[in-house]
Amino acid sequence: MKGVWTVERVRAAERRVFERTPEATLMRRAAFAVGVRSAELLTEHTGAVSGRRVALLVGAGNNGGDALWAGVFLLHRGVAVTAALLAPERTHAEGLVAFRRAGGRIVRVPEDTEAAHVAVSTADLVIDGIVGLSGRGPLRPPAAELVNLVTGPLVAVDVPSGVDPDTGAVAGPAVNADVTVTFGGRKPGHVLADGAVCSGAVHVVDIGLGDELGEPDLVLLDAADMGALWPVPGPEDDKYTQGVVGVAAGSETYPGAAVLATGAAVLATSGMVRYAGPAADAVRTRWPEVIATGSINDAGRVQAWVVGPGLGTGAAGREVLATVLEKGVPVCADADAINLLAAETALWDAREPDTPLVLTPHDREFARLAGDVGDDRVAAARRAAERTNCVVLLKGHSTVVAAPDGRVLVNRARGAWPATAGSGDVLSGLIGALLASGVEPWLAAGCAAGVHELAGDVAADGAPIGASALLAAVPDAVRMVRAAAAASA
Ligand SMILES: NC(=O)C1=CN([C@@H]2O[C@H](COP(=O)(O)OP(=O)(O)OC[C@H]3O[C@@H](n4cnc5c(N)ncnc54)[C@H](OP(=O)(O)O)[C@@H]3O)[C@@H](O)[C@H]2O)[C@@H](O)CC1
Ligand SMILES: [K+]
Repeated sequence: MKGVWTVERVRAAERRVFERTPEATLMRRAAFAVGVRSAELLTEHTGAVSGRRVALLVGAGNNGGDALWAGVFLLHRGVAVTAALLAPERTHAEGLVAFRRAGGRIVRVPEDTEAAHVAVSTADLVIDGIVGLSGRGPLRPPAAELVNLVTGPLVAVDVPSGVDPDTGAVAGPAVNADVTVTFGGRKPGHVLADGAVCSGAVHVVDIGLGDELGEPDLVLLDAADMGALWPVPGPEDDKYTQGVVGVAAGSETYPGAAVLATGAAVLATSGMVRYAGPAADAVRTRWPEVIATGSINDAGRVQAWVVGPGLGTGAAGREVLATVLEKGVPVCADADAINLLAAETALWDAREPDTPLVLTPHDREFARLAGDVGDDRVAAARRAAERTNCVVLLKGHSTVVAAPDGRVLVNRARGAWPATAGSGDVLSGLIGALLASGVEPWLAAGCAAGVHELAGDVAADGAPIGASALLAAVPDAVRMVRAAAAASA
Protein backbone atom coordinates (compact mmCIF):
# COMPACT_ATOMS: atom_id res chain seq x y z
CA MET A 1 0.00 0.00 0.00
CA LYS A 2 1.18 3.50 -0.73
CA GLY A 3 0.68 6.19 1.87
CA VAL A 4 -0.80 9.66 1.40
CA TRP A 5 -0.20 12.43 3.95
CA THR A 6 -2.05 15.71 4.47
CA VAL A 7 -0.20 19.03 4.40
CA GLU A 8 -0.53 19.35 8.17
CA ARG A 9 1.18 15.99 8.67
CA VAL A 10 3.96 16.84 6.19
CA ARG A 11 4.53 20.14 7.96
CA ALA A 12 4.76 18.41 11.33
CA ALA A 13 7.32 15.94 9.96
CA GLU A 14 9.22 18.79 8.33
CA ARG A 15 9.46 20.63 11.68
CA ARG A 16 10.92 17.57 13.37
CA VAL A 17 13.44 17.04 10.56
CA PHE A 18 14.49 20.71 10.66
CA GLU A 19 15.66 20.16 14.25
CA ARG A 20 18.54 18.12 12.93
CA THR A 21 18.82 18.98 9.21
CA PRO A 22 18.98 22.55 7.86
CA GLU A 23 16.04 23.62 5.71
CA ALA A 24 18.44 24.45 2.89
CA THR A 25 19.65 20.84 2.77
CA LEU A 26 16.12 19.55 2.35
CA MET A 27 15.47 22.09 -0.38
CA ARG A 28 18.63 21.06 -2.23
CA ARG A 29 17.57 17.41 -2.11
CA ALA A 30 14.11 18.28 -3.37
CA ALA A 31 15.45 20.51 -6.11
CA PHE A 32 18.04 17.96 -7.19
CA ALA A 33 15.27 15.42 -7.75
CA VAL A 34 13.27 17.94 -9.79
CA GLY A 35 16.37 18.72 -11.85
CA VAL A 36 17.18 15.08 -12.50
CA ARG A 37 13.61 14.21 -13.52
CA SER A 38 13.48 17.29 -15.79
CA ALA A 39 16.76 16.31 -17.46
CA GLU A 40 15.36 12.82 -18.08
CA LEU A 41 12.24 14.30 -19.64
CA LEU A 42 14.29 16.60 -21.83
CA THR A 43 16.19 13.59 -23.12
CA GLU A 44 12.97 11.65 -23.70
CA HIS A 45 11.30 14.51 -25.55
CA THR A 46 14.17 16.20 -27.36
CA GLY A 47 16.99 13.66 -27.36
CA ALA A 48 19.37 15.86 -25.36
CA VAL A 49 19.81 18.00 -22.25
CA SER A 50 22.62 20.39 -23.07
CA GLY A 51 21.57 23.24 -25.35
CA ARG A 52 17.85 22.85 -24.54
CA ARG A 53 15.64 25.62 -23.16
CA VAL A 54 13.80 25.42 -19.86
CA ALA A 55 11.47 28.00 -18.28
CA LEU A 56 10.82 28.17 -14.55
CA LEU A 57 7.60 29.61 -13.17
CA VAL A 58 8.65 30.94 -9.79
CA GLY A 59 6.17 32.03 -7.12
CA ALA A 60 6.54 33.64 -3.73
CA GLY A 61 7.69 30.77 -1.53
CA ASN A 62 9.88 27.74 -1.11
CA ASN A 63 8.18 26.00 -4.01
CA GLY A 64 9.71 28.68 -6.21
CA GLY A 65 12.98 28.16 -4.33
CA ASP A 66 12.94 24.49 -5.32
CA ALA A 67 12.40 25.49 -8.94
CA LEU A 68 15.31 27.94 -8.85
CA TRP A 69 17.70 25.34 -7.40
CA ALA A 70 16.50 22.83 -10.00
CA GLY A 71 17.32 25.54 -12.53
CA VAL A 72 20.84 25.76 -11.12
CA PHE A 73 21.26 22.01 -11.62
CA LEU A 74 20.06 22.29 -15.24
CA LEU A 75 22.32 25.31 -15.93
CA HIS A 76 25.25 23.16 -14.85
CA ARG A 77 24.12 20.57 -17.41
CA GLY A 78 24.31 23.14 -20.21
CA VAL A 79 20.60 24.04 -20.35
CA ALA A 80 19.53 27.63 -21.09
CA VAL A 81 17.20 28.42 -18.18
CA THR A 82 14.91 31.43 -17.80
CA ALA A 83 13.11 32.08 -14.53
CA ALA A 84 9.84 34.02 -14.73
CA LEU A 85 9.41 35.62 -11.30
CA LEU A 86 5.73 35.99 -10.49
CA ALA A 87 6.30 37.66 -7.12
CA PRO A 88 9.68 39.34 -7.70
CA GLU A 89 9.83 41.01 -4.28
CA ARG A 90 9.18 37.76 -2.43
CA THR A 91 11.28 35.34 -4.47
CA HIS A 92 13.36 32.80 -2.49
CA ALA A 93 16.49 34.89 -1.91
CA GLU A 94 19.26 32.27 -1.78
CA GLY A 95 17.79 30.35 -4.68
CA LEU A 96 17.73 33.52 -6.75
CA VAL A 97 21.34 34.41 -5.93
CA ALA A 98 22.52 30.91 -6.84
CA PHE A 99 20.47 30.93 -10.03
CA ARG A 100 21.93 34.27 -11.12
CA ARG A 101 25.44 33.11 -10.26
CA ALA A 102 25.03 29.97 -12.36
CA GLY A 103 24.13 32.10 -15.38
CA GLY A 104 20.33 31.91 -15.30
CA ARG A 105 18.24 34.55 -17.04
CA ILE A 106 15.57 36.35 -15.03
CA VAL A 107 12.37 37.96 -16.24
CA ARG A 108 9.99 39.73 -13.89
CA VAL A 109 6.22 39.67 -14.13
CA PRO A 110 4.41 41.97 -14.71
CA GLU A 111 7.28 44.25 -15.86
CA ASP A 112 8.68 41.77 -18.42
CA THR A 113 5.47 39.96 -19.22
CA GLU A 114 6.19 39.86 -22.95
CA ALA A 115 9.64 38.28 -22.40
CA ALA A 116 8.12 35.78 -19.97
CA HIS A 117 5.52 34.78 -22.59
CA VAL A 118 8.25 34.16 -25.15
CA ALA A 119 10.38 32.17 -22.69
CA VAL A 120 7.50 29.91 -21.69
CA SER A 121 6.06 29.38 -25.15
CA THR A 122 9.43 28.47 -26.66
CA ALA A 123 10.70 26.30 -23.80
CA ASP A 124 11.45 22.62 -24.34
CA LEU A 125 10.26 22.04 -20.78
CA VAL A 126 8.56 24.14 -18.09
CA ILE A 127 8.92 23.75 -14.33
CA ASP A 128 6.02 24.86 -12.17
CA GLY A 129 7.28 26.38 -8.93
CA ILE A 130 4.41 28.83 -8.60
CA VAL A 131 3.00 27.45 -5.38
CA GLY A 132 3.21 24.21 -3.41
CA LEU A 133 1.98 23.14 -0.01
CA SER A 134 0.83 26.67 0.89
CA GLY A 135 -1.27 26.93 -2.28
CA ARG A 136 -4.87 27.97 -1.91
CA GLY A 137 -7.36 28.50 -4.71
CA PRO A 138 -6.79 28.63 -8.45
CA LEU A 139 -3.88 30.17 -10.33
CA ARG A 140 -3.93 33.95 -10.25
CA PRO A 141 -4.29 35.72 -13.65
CA PRO A 142 -0.62 36.40 -14.58
CA ALA A 143 0.36 32.81 -13.75
CA ALA A 144 -2.69 31.39 -15.51
CA GLU A 145 -1.78 33.33 -18.67
CA LEU A 146 1.75 31.91 -18.65
CA VAL A 147 0.61 28.36 -18.00
CA ASN A 148 -1.73 28.61 -20.99
CA LEU A 149 1.27 29.22 -23.24
CA VAL A 150 3.10 26.04 -22.27
CA THR A 151 3.59 23.63 -25.14
CA GLY A 152 6.45 21.44 -23.91
CA PRO A 153 6.32 18.93 -21.06
CA LEU A 154 5.43 20.40 -17.69
CA VAL A 155 6.99 19.31 -14.41
CA ALA A 156 5.19 20.40 -11.24
CA VAL A 157 7.26 20.88 -8.12
CA ASP A 158 5.53 19.10 -5.22
CA VAL A 159 1.92 19.89 -6.23
CA PRO A 160 0.54 21.24 -9.51
CA SER A 161 -0.22 24.89 -8.80
CA GLY A 162 -3.93 25.69 -8.65
CA VAL A 163 -4.77 22.29 -7.14
CA ASP A 164 -5.72 22.24 -3.47
CA PRO A 165 -3.00 20.06 -1.89
CA ASP A 166 -5.37 18.55 0.67
CA THR A 167 -8.50 17.92 -1.38
CA GLY A 168 -7.44 17.84 -5.03
CA ALA A 169 -10.15 20.44 -5.72
CA VAL A 170 -9.55 22.69 -8.71
CA ALA A 171 -11.65 25.84 -8.59
CA GLY A 172 -10.31 27.61 -11.70
CA PRO A 173 -7.15 27.66 -13.80
CA ALA A 174 -4.55 25.11 -12.68
CA VAL A 175 -1.37 23.51 -13.92
CA ASN A 176 -1.87 20.29 -15.85
CA ALA A 177 1.42 18.53 -15.26
CA ASP A 178 2.96 15.64 -17.14
CA VAL A 179 5.00 14.77 -14.08
CA THR A 180 4.78 15.90 -10.47
CA VAL A 181 7.89 15.46 -8.34
CA THR A 182 6.84 15.39 -4.71
CA PHE A 183 8.74 14.95 -1.47
CA GLY A 184 8.41 12.38 1.29
CA GLY A 185 5.06 10.97 0.24
CA ARG A 186 1.98 11.62 -1.85
CA LYS A 187 -0.44 14.36 -0.81
CA PRO A 188 -4.22 14.01 -1.09
CA GLY A 189 -4.21 16.51 -3.97
CA HIS A 190 -2.29 13.99 -6.09
CA VAL A 191 -4.90 11.29 -5.83
CA LEU A 192 -8.25 13.00 -5.34
CA ALA A 193 -10.73 14.76 -7.61
CA ASP A 194 -9.31 16.83 -10.50
CA GLY A 195 -5.94 17.00 -8.74
CA ALA A 196 -5.37 13.36 -9.68
CA VAL A 197 -5.55 14.31 -13.35
CA CYS A 198 -3.58 17.56 -13.02
CA SER A 199 -0.71 15.75 -11.27
CA GLY A 200 0.15 13.49 -14.20
CA ALA A 201 2.66 10.81 -13.21
CA VAL A 202 3.55 11.32 -9.55
CA HIS A 203 7.17 10.74 -8.66
CA VAL A 204 7.83 10.49 -4.91
CA VAL A 205 11.31 11.40 -3.72
CA ASP A 206 12.79 10.58 -0.34
CA ILE A 207 14.36 13.76 1.02
CA GLY A 208 14.67 12.50 4.59
CA LEU A 209 11.10 13.04 5.86
CA GLY A 210 10.18 9.37 5.63
CA ASP A 211 10.58 8.22 9.22
CA GLU A 212 8.91 11.30 10.62
CA LEU A 213 5.74 11.03 8.56
CA GLY A 214 4.22 8.20 10.59
CA GLU A 215 0.99 6.42 9.69
CA PRO A 216 -0.51 7.78 6.47
CA ASP A 217 -3.83 9.64 6.44
CA LEU A 218 -4.97 7.76 3.35
CA VAL A 219 -3.73 4.70 1.53
CA LEU A 220 -3.65 3.71 -2.11
CA LEU A 221 -3.95 0.06 -3.06
CA ASP A 222 -1.69 -0.88 -5.90
CA ALA A 223 -2.21 -3.83 -8.24
CA ALA A 224 -0.01 -6.10 -6.14
CA ASP A 225 -2.03 -5.31 -2.98
CA MET A 226 -5.25 -6.14 -4.78
CA GLY A 227 -3.80 -9.34 -6.18
CA ALA A 228 -2.65 -10.43 -2.73
CA LEU A 229 -6.09 -9.76 -1.27
CA TRP A 230 -8.06 -11.39 -4.07
CA PRO A 231 -9.49 -14.72 -2.85
CA VAL A 232 -7.89 -17.80 -4.36
CA PRO A 233 -9.42 -21.21 -3.68
CA GLY A 234 -7.27 -23.74 -1.86
CA PRO A 235 -7.18 -27.51 -2.49
CA GLU A 236 -9.72 -28.13 0.29
CA ASP A 237 -12.26 -25.59 -0.99
CA ASP A 238 -15.57 -26.40 -2.63
CA LYS A 239 -18.25 -24.12 -4.01
CA TYR A 240 -19.66 -23.40 -0.54
CA THR A 241 -16.49 -22.87 1.45
CA GLN A 242 -15.38 -20.05 -0.83
CA GLY A 243 -18.42 -18.03 0.13
CA VAL A 244 -21.84 -17.87 -1.48
CA VAL A 245 -22.98 -14.45 -2.61
CA GLY A 246 -26.62 -13.48 -3.00
CA VAL A 247 -27.78 -10.78 -5.37
CA ALA A 248 -31.10 -9.04 -4.78
CA ALA A 249 -31.31 -6.62 -7.65
CA GLY A 250 -33.18 -5.76 -10.81
CA SER A 251 -36.85 -5.45 -11.51
CA GLU A 252 -39.19 -6.14 -14.40
CA THR A 253 -38.28 -2.68 -15.68
CA TYR A 254 -34.53 -3.09 -15.05
CA PRO A 255 -33.46 -6.72 -15.53
CA GLY A 256 -30.08 -5.57 -16.88
CA ALA A 257 -28.88 -4.40 -13.47
CA ALA A 258 -29.48 -7.90 -12.10
CA VAL A 259 -27.66 -9.55 -15.01
CA LEU A 260 -24.63 -7.27 -14.62
CA ALA A 261 -24.36 -7.46 -10.82
CA THR A 262 -24.81 -11.23 -10.83
CA GLY A 263 -22.33 -11.65 -13.66
CA ALA A 264 -19.72 -9.64 -11.78
CA ALA A 265 -20.18 -11.91 -8.76
CA VAL A 266 -19.80 -14.97 -11.02
CA LEU A 267 -16.55 -13.69 -12.55
CA ALA A 268 -14.98 -12.28 -9.38
CA THR A 269 -14.47 -15.46 -7.38
CA SER A 270 -15.18 -19.12 -7.78
CA GLY A 271 -17.71 -19.14 -4.94
CA MET A 272 -21.36 -19.85 -5.70
CA VAL A 273 -23.83 -17.12 -6.70
CA ARG A 274 -27.52 -16.98 -5.90
CA TYR A 275 -29.98 -14.51 -7.36
CA ALA A 276 -33.36 -13.55 -5.92
CA GLY A 277 -35.79 -11.26 -7.70
CA PRO A 278 -38.04 -10.57 -10.65
CA ALA A 279 -35.21 -10.85 -13.21
CA ALA A 280 -34.54 -14.54 -12.43
CA ASP A 281 -35.27 -15.66 -16.01
CA ALA A 282 -32.95 -13.08 -17.56
CA VAL A 283 -30.21 -13.95 -15.06
CA ARG A 284 -30.57 -17.71 -15.64
CA THR A 285 -30.41 -17.26 -19.40
CA ARG A 286 -27.22 -15.22 -19.27
CA TRP A 287 -25.57 -16.99 -16.30
CA PRO A 288 -26.71 -20.64 -16.15
CA GLU A 289 -24.34 -21.26 -13.22
CA VAL A 290 -26.41 -18.97 -10.97
CA ILE A 291 -29.08 -20.43 -8.69
CA ALA A 292 -31.91 -18.02 -9.42
CA THR A 293 -35.23 -17.69 -7.69
CA GLY A 294 -38.08 -15.21 -7.96
CA SER A 295 -38.32 -14.25 -4.31
CA ILE A 296 -35.91 -13.26 -1.60
CA ASN A 297 -37.83 -15.51 0.80
CA ASP A 298 -36.87 -18.61 -1.24
CA ALA A 299 -33.18 -17.76 -1.49
CA GLY A 300 -30.95 -20.18 0.36
CA ARG A 301 -28.13 -19.25 2.71
CA VAL A 302 -25.44 -16.86 1.55
CA GLN A 303 -22.38 -15.32 3.18
CA ALA A 304 -23.02 -11.83 1.75
CA TRP A 305 -25.76 -9.96 -0.09
CA VAL A 306 -25.66 -7.40 -2.85
CA VAL A 307 -28.83 -5.34 -2.82
CA GLY A 308 -30.07 -2.36 -4.74
CA PRO A 309 -29.11 -2.10 -8.42
CA GLY A 310 -32.31 -1.63 -10.41
CA LEU A 311 -34.36 -2.56 -7.33
CA GLY A 312 -36.78 0.37 -7.43
CA THR A 313 -37.77 2.42 -4.42
CA GLY A 314 -41.34 1.13 -4.08
CA ALA A 315 -42.80 -1.18 -1.46
CA ALA A 316 -41.37 -4.33 -3.05
CA GLY A 317 -37.84 -2.93 -3.08
CA ARG A 318 -38.20 -1.75 0.49
CA GLU A 319 -39.31 -5.21 1.59
CA VAL A 320 -36.35 -6.86 -0.14
CA LEU A 321 -33.89 -4.44 1.45
CA ALA A 322 -35.35 -4.93 4.95
CA THR A 323 -35.19 -8.71 4.53
CA VAL A 324 -31.56 -8.61 3.40
CA LEU A 325 -30.53 -6.33 6.26
CA GLU A 326 -32.06 -8.71 8.79
CA LYS A 327 -30.01 -11.69 7.58
CA GLY A 328 -26.98 -10.88 9.72
CA VAL A 329 -24.42 -11.27 6.91
CA PRO A 330 -22.33 -8.55 5.23
CA VAL A 331 -24.26 -6.49 2.70
CA CYS A 332 -23.24 -4.27 -0.19
CA ALA A 333 -26.05 -1.73 -0.69
CA ASP A 334 -26.02 0.23 -3.93
CA ALA A 335 -28.27 2.54 -5.95
CA ASP A 336 -31.93 2.23 -4.89
CA ALA A 337 -30.93 0.51 -1.64
CA ILE A 338 -29.07 3.71 -0.75
CA ASN A 339 -32.00 5.86 -1.83
CA LEU A 340 -34.31 3.77 0.35
CA LEU A 341 -31.96 4.02 3.34
CA ALA A 342 -31.71 7.77 2.82
CA ALA A 343 -35.46 8.21 2.62
CA GLU A 344 -36.50 6.05 5.55
CA THR A 345 -34.50 6.02 8.76
CA ALA A 346 -36.60 3.15 10.13
CA LEU A 347 -34.94 0.84 7.60
CA TRP A 348 -31.67 1.17 9.49
CA ASP A 349 -33.31 -0.58 12.42
CA ALA A 350 -33.69 -3.70 10.26
CA ARG A 351 -29.91 -4.03 10.15
CA GLU A 352 -28.47 -6.63 12.47
CA PRO A 353 -26.22 -4.52 14.69
CA ASP A 354 -22.60 -4.54 13.59
CA THR A 355 -23.08 -6.65 10.48
CA PRO A 356 -20.83 -5.03 7.90
CA LEU A 357 -22.65 -2.79 5.47
CA VAL A 358 -20.89 -1.31 2.43
CA LEU A 359 -22.64 1.64 0.79
CA THR A 360 -21.55 2.64 -2.71
CA PRO A 361 -23.07 6.06 -3.47
CA HIS A 362 -22.26 8.45 -6.29
CA ASP A 363 -22.44 12.12 -5.39
CA ARG A 364 -26.22 12.50 -5.75
CA GLU A 365 -26.95 9.38 -3.72
CA PHE A 366 -24.40 10.53 -1.15
CA ALA A 367 -26.16 13.91 -0.89
CA ARG A 368 -29.47 12.19 -0.14
CA LEU A 369 -27.82 10.04 2.49
CA ALA A 370 -25.39 12.41 4.21
CA GLY A 371 -25.60 15.90 2.68
CA ASP A 372 -23.56 17.57 -0.03
CA VAL A 373 -20.16 16.02 -0.73
CA GLY A 374 -18.45 19.40 -1.07
CA ASP A 375 -14.80 19.84 -2.02
CA ASP A 376 -13.31 17.59 0.64
CA ARG A 377 -14.38 14.15 -0.53
CA VAL A 378 -12.30 12.33 2.05
CA ALA A 379 -13.78 14.27 4.96
CA ALA A 380 -17.28 13.75 3.56
CA ALA A 381 -16.85 9.99 3.16
CA ARG A 382 -15.16 9.65 6.55
CA ARG A 383 -17.97 11.55 8.26
CA ALA A 384 -20.66 9.46 6.58
CA ALA A 385 -18.86 6.21 7.44
CA GLU A 386 -18.57 7.15 11.09
CA ARG A 387 -22.16 8.36 11.32
CA THR A 388 -23.69 5.32 9.65
CA ASN A 389 -21.21 2.75 10.96
CA CYS A 390 -20.79 1.60 7.35
CA VAL A 391 -17.99 1.35 4.85
CA VAL A 392 -18.75 4.22 2.46
CA LEU A 393 -17.39 3.94 -1.08
CA LEU A 394 -17.86 7.35 -2.67
CA LYS A 395 -17.69 7.00 -6.43
CA GLY A 396 -15.99 9.64 -8.50
CA HIS A 397 -13.01 10.13 -10.72
CA SER A 398 -11.01 8.94 -7.73
CA THR A 399 -13.01 6.55 -5.61
CA VAL A 400 -12.77 7.15 -1.85
CA VAL A 401 -13.46 4.28 0.55
CA ALA A 402 -13.93 5.19 4.22
CA ALA A 403 -14.27 2.74 7.08
CA PRO A 404 -16.25 3.56 10.23
CA ASP A 405 -13.00 3.57 12.24
CA GLY A 406 -11.63 6.45 10.16
CA ARG A 407 -9.36 4.55 7.74
CA VAL A 408 -9.63 5.81 4.17
CA LEU A 409 -8.31 4.39 0.95
CA VAL A 410 -8.35 5.97 -2.45
CA ASN A 411 -8.42 4.51 -5.92
CA ARG A 412 -6.94 6.81 -8.50
CA ALA A 413 -8.96 6.57 -11.69
CA ARG A 414 -7.14 5.51 -14.84
CA GLY A 415 -9.60 7.03 -17.28
CA ALA A 416 -13.17 8.24 -17.54
CA TRP A 417 -14.45 5.56 -19.94
CA PRO A 418 -15.76 3.22 -17.22
CA ALA A 419 -18.22 5.90 -16.05
CA THR A 420 -20.95 4.28 -18.10
CA ALA A 421 -24.49 3.07 -17.38
CA GLY A 422 -24.45 -0.24 -15.54
CA SER A 423 -20.86 0.11 -14.43
CA GLY A 424 -21.99 0.56 -10.80
CA ASP A 425 -23.98 -2.69 -11.00
CA VAL A 426 -20.77 -4.52 -11.91
CA LEU A 427 -18.92 -2.90 -9.01
CA SER A 428 -21.54 -3.95 -6.48
CA GLY A 429 -21.33 -7.57 -7.70
CA LEU A 430 -17.56 -7.56 -7.30
CA ILE A 431 -17.80 -6.16 -3.78
CA GLY A 432 -20.43 -8.75 -2.85
CA ALA A 433 -18.23 -11.60 -4.06
CA LEU A 434 -15.27 -10.38 -1.99
CA LEU A 435 -17.47 -9.88 1.08
CA ALA A 436 -18.78 -13.43 0.72
CA SER A 437 -15.21 -14.70 0.54
CA GLY A 438 -14.48 -13.10 3.88
CA VAL A 439 -12.32 -10.18 2.74
CA GLU A 440 -12.50 -7.34 5.27
CA PRO A 441 -15.25 -4.97 4.07
CA TRP A 442 -13.09 -1.85 3.73
CA LEU A 443 -10.49 -3.74 1.71
CA ALA A 444 -13.16 -5.64 -0.20
CA ALA A 445 -14.65 -2.36 -1.38
CA GLY A 446 -11.25 -0.85 -2.24
CA CYS A 447 -10.01 -3.94 -3.98
CA ALA A 448 -13.22 -4.34 -5.99
CA ALA A 449 -13.08 -0.67 -7.01
CA GLY A 450 -9.47 -1.10 -8.17
CA VAL A 451 -10.16 -4.20 -10.24
CA HIS A 452 -13.31 -2.58 -11.64
CA GLU A 453 -11.26 0.42 -12.68
CA LEU A 454 -8.63 -1.79 -14.25
CA ALA A 455 -11.26 -3.84 -16.10
CA GLY A 456 -12.71 -0.61 -17.48
CA ASP A 457 -9.29 0.48 -18.62
CA VAL A 458 -8.50 -2.86 -20.26
CA ALA A 459 -11.89 -2.98 -22.00
CA ALA A 460 -11.89 0.65 -23.12
CA ASP A 461 -8.38 0.77 -24.52
CA GLY A 462 -9.02 4.33 -25.66
CA ALA A 463 -12.60 3.95 -26.91
CA PRO A 464 -16.04 4.14 -25.28
CA ILE A 465 -17.35 0.92 -23.79
CA GLY A 466 -20.55 -0.38 -22.24
CA ALA A 467 -20.77 -2.05 -18.85
CA SER A 468 -21.00 -5.48 -20.51
CA ALA A 469 -17.55 -4.99 -22.02
CA LEU A 470 -16.22 -3.87 -18.65
CA LEU A 471 -17.73 -6.98 -17.08
CA ALA A 472 -16.16 -9.21 -19.72
CA ALA A 473 -12.75 -7.73 -18.89
CA VAL A 474 -12.99 -8.61 -15.17
CA PRO A 475 -11.11 -11.94 -15.54
CA ASP A 476 -8.28 -10.15 -17.35
CA ALA A 477 -8.12 -7.52 -14.62
CA VAL A 478 -8.03 -10.22 -11.93
CA ARG A 479 -5.24 -12.00 -13.83
CA MET A 480 -3.31 -8.73 -13.99
CA VAL A 481 -3.52 -8.00 -10.26
CA ARG A 482 -2.69 -11.63 -9.43
CA ALA A 483 0.36 -11.41 -11.70
CA ALA A 484 1.41 -8.14 -10.01
CA ALA A 485 1.11 -9.81 -6.61
CA ALA A 486 3.14 -12.81 -7.76
CA ALA A 487 5.82 -10.52 -9.21
CA SER A 488 6.17 -8.58 -5.97
CA ALA A 489 6.08 -11.62 -3.66
N1 LIG B 1 7.80 19.63 2.89
C1 LIG B 1 9.12 19.69 2.86
O1 LIG B 1 9.77 19.03 3.61
C2 LIG B 1 9.83 20.56 1.92
C3 LIG B 1 9.15 21.50 1.16
N2 LIG B 1 9.77 22.20 0.23
C4 LIG B 1 9.02 23.08 -0.65
O2 LIG B 1 8.36 24.10 0.05
C5 LIG B 1 7.07 24.27 -0.48
C6 LIG B 1 6.18 25.03 0.42
O3 LIG B 1 6.72 26.30 0.49
P1 LIG B 1 6.05 27.55 1.24
O4 LIG B 1 5.44 27.09 2.50
O5 LIG B 1 7.06 28.60 1.29
O6 LIG B 1 4.84 27.96 0.32
P2 LIG B 1 4.52 27.89 -1.24
O7 LIG B 1 3.67 26.71 -1.45
O8 LIG B 1 5.74 28.06 -2.03
O9 LIG B 1 3.57 29.19 -1.42
C7 LIG B 1 4.11 30.47 -1.29
C8 LIG B 1 3.06 31.55 -1.31
O10 LIG B 1 2.31 31.54 -2.50
C9 LIG B 1 1.10 32.25 -2.29
N3 LIG B 1 -0.04 31.56 -2.90
C10 LIG B 1 -0.96 30.75 -2.31
N4 LIG B 1 -1.83 30.30 -3.19
C11 LIG B 1 -1.49 30.84 -4.39
C12 LIG B 1 -2.04 30.73 -5.68
N5 LIG B 1 -3.11 30.00 -5.92
N6 LIG B 1 -1.43 31.39 -6.68
C13 LIG B 1 -0.33 32.15 -6.43
N7 LIG B 1 0.23 32.26 -5.21
C14 LIG B 1 -0.34 31.64 -4.20
C15 LIG B 1 0.95 32.39 -0.83
O11 LIG B 1 1.25 33.71 -0.44
P3 LIG B 1 0.23 34.91 -0.62
O12 LIG B 1 0.50 35.50 -1.97
O13 LIG B 1 -1.15 34.35 -0.50
O14 LIG B 1 0.58 35.85 0.47
C16 LIG B 1 1.98 31.43 -0.29
O15 LIG B 1 2.46 31.75 0.97
C17 LIG B 1 6.67 22.84 -0.79
O16 LIG B 1 5.58 22.74 -1.62
C18 LIG B 1 7.95 22.33 -1.41
O17 LIG B 1 8.00 22.68 -2.78
C19 LIG B 1 11.16 21.93 -0.11
O18 LIG B 1 11.84 23.09 -0.38
C20 LIG B 1 11.96 21.21 0.92
C21 LIG B 1 11.28 20.38 1.85
K1 LIG C 1 3.98 23.73 -7.93
